[in-house]
Amino acid sequence: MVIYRASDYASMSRKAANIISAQVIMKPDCVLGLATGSTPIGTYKQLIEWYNKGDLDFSRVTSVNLDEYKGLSGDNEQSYRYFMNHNFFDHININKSRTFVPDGTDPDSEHACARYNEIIREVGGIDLQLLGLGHNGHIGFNEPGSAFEKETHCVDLTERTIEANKRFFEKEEDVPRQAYTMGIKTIMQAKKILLVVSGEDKAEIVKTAFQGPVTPAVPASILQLHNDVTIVADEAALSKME
Ligand SMILES: N[C@@H]1[C@@H](O)[C@H](O)[C@@H](COP(=O)(O)O)O[C@@H]1O
Repeated sequence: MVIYRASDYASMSRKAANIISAQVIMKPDCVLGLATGSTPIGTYKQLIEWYNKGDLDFSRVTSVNLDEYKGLSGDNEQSYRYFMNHNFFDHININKSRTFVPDGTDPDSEHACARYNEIIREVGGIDLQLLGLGHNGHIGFNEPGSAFEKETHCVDLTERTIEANKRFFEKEEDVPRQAYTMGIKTIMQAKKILLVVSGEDKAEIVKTAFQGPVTPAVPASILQLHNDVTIVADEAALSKME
């Protein structure tokens, strides 16, 4: 596990964007596993800037996103499909039909998740998976207690996650209670993992996840066992690491 200490959010974003750019340059037809949340927004902005300068070409890239709220369609502004279009895909030359997000509109959880697993297999697996980190150690929407061996599945969101994500919704009742997420097994099968984390409010979980024991109680702790993980964090997020 490589931990890169960035001075602040902007520098964290640039470093993460550099790693993603390197992947796209080295393998133009790569499969990027992408993430939502506020942390990667700066990374996407930086990539868009370099794309606009002519330094990057996404035309042969495929993407698979980590998760989606169950019940939200892509035109719902709170959906993760909308987030990805708005924050990234609409601004680069990626072929939208090669960008995948679990289908939140499919009410049949088993079907939606099986289909998503099939898609990940069909595209040949993930070359580089970008991750954020939830305050309780969740990655994607794999909440504490998630079995490590799961592929894409439907989860009940914890109160803490609902609370953290309600800022994006008009009222708390609007936050969906369930989501489809890639499982830990799917994430661990990615060839490379890049986790971005910023802010003092994440310092405690960064320490627990990456210096504590590997346990399903802290889903991100499993990343200690992956052989190619880079954590790009700002000083504030690393402030409790020993
Ligand atoms: N499903 C997403 C996660 O993938 C993300 O990592 C987490 C942290 O988000 P933020 O970066 O906004 O703190 O939020 C959501 O729950």
